[in-house]
Amino acid sequence: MVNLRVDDVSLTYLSKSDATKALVDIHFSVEDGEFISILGPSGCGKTTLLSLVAGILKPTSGTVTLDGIPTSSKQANIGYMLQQDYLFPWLSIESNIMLGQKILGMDKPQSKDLALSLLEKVGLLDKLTHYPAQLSGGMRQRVALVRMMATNPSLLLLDEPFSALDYQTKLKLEDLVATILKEEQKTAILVTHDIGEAIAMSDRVILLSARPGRIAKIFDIPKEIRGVLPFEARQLSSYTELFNEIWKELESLETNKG
Ligand SMILES: Nc1ncnc2c1ncn2[C@@H]1O[C@H](COP(=O)(O)OP(=O)(O)OP(=O)(O)O)[C@@H](O)[C@H]1O
Repeated sequence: MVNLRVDDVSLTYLSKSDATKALVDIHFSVEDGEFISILGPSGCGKTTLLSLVAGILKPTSGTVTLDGIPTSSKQANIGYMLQQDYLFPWLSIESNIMLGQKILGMDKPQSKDLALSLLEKVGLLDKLTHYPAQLSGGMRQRVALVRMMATNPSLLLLDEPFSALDYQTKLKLEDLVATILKEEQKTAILVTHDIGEAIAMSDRVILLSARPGRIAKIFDIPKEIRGVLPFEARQLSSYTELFNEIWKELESLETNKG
């Protein structure tokens, strides 16, 4: 069971000459199996927030705990997926997806079975002996998804994982990721610039204000949207209504930014 708590977190980046307030008083929790999206104006601290959750950064004040323990970058139960796939070009797809398991000493037959079953789910089992350069951008992101999930992390952090893809591939991948995350009952936090993606994929959307980022508003996604896959959700009238509402909020946050 995942229980992530972000309690009154602020973060200021310090250099010799400068102090940049990135986030102020961020407070929310994520329950087991929930899918949360973080939206906000450019530079408001979305990636900083994910880095704090991952334990890559330590808060200036406040705490981030996963199951009661402060998060740390050494935790194997947190998986990260980024805009770029960062597959190793000299390793086959098989070696790429097994790498995390190998590093964590999980290279047992049942772990390999998990990785292969995930690769089958994303439709790439026939690419096992291929190299990343032989795959399309969408295929490579599917491999990156498998690599992240092969170590069976309980919390997934997704930092704009679809933003470098063409629109059609992005929509297809959103459906695939939503399906797999639901099947595997994963808890996830997605950072995105795409309001539609946030609405269509999430249980809740957290909207941050312009820097320094504060929580401007939290939107609960209606049941009918959560009950269908992202592509289908985009056809619903409640989706359009919520899209317009969040659009207006974002516009006012951008305006207030000055
Ligand atoms: N290492 C750093 N040192 C100093 N300032 C930083 C550092 N990393 C980020 N910042 C600043 O902190 C603020 C938040 O950055 P962050 O990358 O988290 O925002 P973001 O919302 O993810 O941005 P974008 O939407 O453009 O991807 C920005 O003003 C950024 O310039």
